[in-house]
Amino acid sequence: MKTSFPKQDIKVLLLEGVSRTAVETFQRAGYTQIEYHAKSLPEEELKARIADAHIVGIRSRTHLTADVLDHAKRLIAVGCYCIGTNQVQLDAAAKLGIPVFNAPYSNTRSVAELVIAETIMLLRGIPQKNALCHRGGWTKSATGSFEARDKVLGIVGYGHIGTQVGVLAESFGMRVIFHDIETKLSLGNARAATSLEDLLERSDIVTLHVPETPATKWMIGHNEIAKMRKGALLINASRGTVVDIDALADALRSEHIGGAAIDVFPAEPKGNDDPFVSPLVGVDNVILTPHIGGSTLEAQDNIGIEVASKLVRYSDNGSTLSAVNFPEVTLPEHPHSSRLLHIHRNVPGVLSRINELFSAGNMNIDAQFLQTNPDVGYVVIDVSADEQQAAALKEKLSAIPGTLRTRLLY
Ligand SMILES: NC(=O)C1=CN([C@@H]2O[C@H](COP(=O)(O)OP(=O)(O)OC[C@H]3O[C@@H](n4cnc5c(N)ncnc54)[C@H](O)[C@@H]3O)[C@@H](O)[C@H]2O)C=CC1
Ligand SMILES: O=C(O)CCC(=O)C(=O)O
Repeated sequence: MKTSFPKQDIKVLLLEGVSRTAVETFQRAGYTQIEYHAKSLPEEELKARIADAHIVGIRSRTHLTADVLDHAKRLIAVGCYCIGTNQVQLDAAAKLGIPVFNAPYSNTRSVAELVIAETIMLLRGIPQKNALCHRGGWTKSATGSFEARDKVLGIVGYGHIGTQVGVLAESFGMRVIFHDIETKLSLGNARAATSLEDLLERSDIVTLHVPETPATKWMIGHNEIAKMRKGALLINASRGTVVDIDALADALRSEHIGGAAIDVFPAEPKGNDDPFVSPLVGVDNVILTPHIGGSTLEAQDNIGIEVASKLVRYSDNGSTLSAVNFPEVTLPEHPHSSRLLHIHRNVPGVLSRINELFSAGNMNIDAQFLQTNPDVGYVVIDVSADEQQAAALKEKLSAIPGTLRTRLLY
């Protein structure tokens, strides 16, 4: 479709080695200016590169703070090529009229499979046996080795990943309990624990699948670990801030915790060449992985397509379906109209000013779509107007008090 701002002039900045399927998706849609970086960028370089980007794609390492976003004067949308969006200051983006998209499902199976593998490895004491073999030792013994069958797996956060972990665990005979702040439908024979404390007290293995929120920050600390059974195992592939890592290190040293698998850390290296520092380094009964729970080729390829498609759709058509910080609008095409987007602070009077503008100009509105959230209003107006009229309307829309951003799509 012909757009009023040529697609060839839209600059797409892709960071952190997102899958090449993202690049292909943009190219197929007619976007040619794609700057691709295999790593995240240091903050000053990020600010410089983002200054003239219209679309930016990141993974979990790039922090788009209010300060960074302030440098992104042309930015129309952000794509997180992952599930977590805590690395973006979502409210700041919304206040600038920038929707943020993510991929809420594509890597969930990969995380669930890793957690299941780690469950078995930890139950068999493989990390410490493996470490000893590498040092020329030999511990052929059943002591401290257990089958997964009949063990209690406690899942904290019974969402997309937690439920899949539960279903897979039950398939080889584990008993599954879960804790969530929402009421959740139990899959299979899984049962809700009465509280987090109840789950910690009853589980042989605890696995964490919550998002990073103020409520999950340091959710598992000294007190919670003390409630876990002696020798219980802990898996964290959610966010590094969910577990107090020093408390975990203490519990591993005292052997209150029998082993752990940790994929996410309170501070993670910016890139593969940076050093990894953690109190868990060198602790044999801990599986340490570099935040790769969702890093399989299948997941990354699917994420590349999913997020790039959402960004293309927003850029070409204005649809914000599944944006995480923005009113969601799904839009049909009206190729014979001109399409104007108006993003504004959600304050009284803006919509009536918009409508006055169209009625004063005697313009025929073919369709109008409005969606709001407490902070932001998003109106899409399809109008029978020629190019000049549409450009003039855009100028007038921009002058309405409370306007955050306007775009003329076509
Ligand atoms: N290690 C990795 O590579 C990856 C890590 N993740 C992390 O895993 C997290 C979970 O992913 P999904 O299952 O897809 O998310 P989800 O949103 O489907 O599920 C999260 C669940 O946690 C629950 N929850 C939220 N706050 C809670 C609290 N305070 N206590 C108990 N439950 C709470 C929610 O109600 C929801 O059911 C993501 O937010 C992300 O941070 C996701 C993908 C890859
Ligand atoms: O693959 C990544 O960069 C991050 C994966 C992750 O943690 C997520 O999807 O939330």
